[in-house]
Amino acid sequence: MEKANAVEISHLVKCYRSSFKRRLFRAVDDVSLQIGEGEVYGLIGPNGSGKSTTMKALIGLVTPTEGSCKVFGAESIKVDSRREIGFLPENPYFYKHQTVAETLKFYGKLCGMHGKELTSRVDELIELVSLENARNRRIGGYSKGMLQRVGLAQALIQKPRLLVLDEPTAGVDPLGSREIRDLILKLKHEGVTIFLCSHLLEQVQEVCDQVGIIFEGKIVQQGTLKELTTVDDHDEIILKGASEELLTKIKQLVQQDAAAEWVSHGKPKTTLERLFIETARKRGKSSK
Ligand SMILES: Nc1ncnc2c1ncn2[C@@H]1O[C@H](COP(=O)(O)OP(=O)(O)OP(=O)(O)O)[C@@H](O)[C@H]1O
Repeated sequence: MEKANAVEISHLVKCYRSSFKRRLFRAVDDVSLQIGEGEVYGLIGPNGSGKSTTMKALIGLVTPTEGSCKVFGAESIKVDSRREIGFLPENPYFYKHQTVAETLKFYGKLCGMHGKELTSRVDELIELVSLENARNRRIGGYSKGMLQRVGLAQALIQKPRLLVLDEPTAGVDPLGSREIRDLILKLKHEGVTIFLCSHLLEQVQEVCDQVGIIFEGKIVQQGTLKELTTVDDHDEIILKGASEELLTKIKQLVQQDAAAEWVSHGKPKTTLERLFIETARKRGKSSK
């Protein structure tokens, strides 16, 4: 049986008024994407391309001008759809005088949790995001990396089936980023569906099953990581135990063909980073 989609964004358009002349412009322009349950989808694009707006429409924080967003079949504009979602915003804000446990309790109560269930979930999450050593310190003294981990823990408080992460590693050093990446992979293995955007393309490549590239509100490329990073006009033959003699024979055969060219052994793959930069160059864009 086919798995149901966790996320369905269909012809989403979001218009805002520009600060210049108050003209309407399309921050998100006819975006459609689906994320299967348990998949990780990465949305990449330059600053101001519409990533956060797409995410906010999905979780019901902004109302679509046109189109629709569904989470596990429920329309995002309905409050009930949010029961299954955990969200890490781009710049999470926490009360500085609280500790991480107090903060997580606060968010848990907002989600209707209480008592022993809440206390044990808070302990579990503090351990999951490795903040046990800082659990009695005020959040005001936390580093950016620690704050992002509080943000992730907050997003996970009600054991969401869908996790929406807007720049989960923003401002975090490479080591901290790696820890967050490992956490995302752990959640993926537990079956959580993840929709994330990030400027760290290598990380996107490491954790995502599907990737969409967005420019000026439009998805310009989308597909599985394999589809996007495979070089189309090359073919790969994998041989086990081939002798030099056999390889020479194959090379000679290839040389007899006017169209074909022997390039190398192994499959050449592009990287997401190169794909992204090439797409940007083709469109003559730089970041805003
Ligand atoms: N509330 C708003 N009112 C007016 N314009 C907005 C609003 N929110 C976003 N925008 C504009 O919409 C466009 C898309 O913004 P969005 O935050 O979705 O981009 P982004 O891809 O997430 O960028 P970044 O990578 O910098 O976070 C930008 O031009 C932004 O200035």
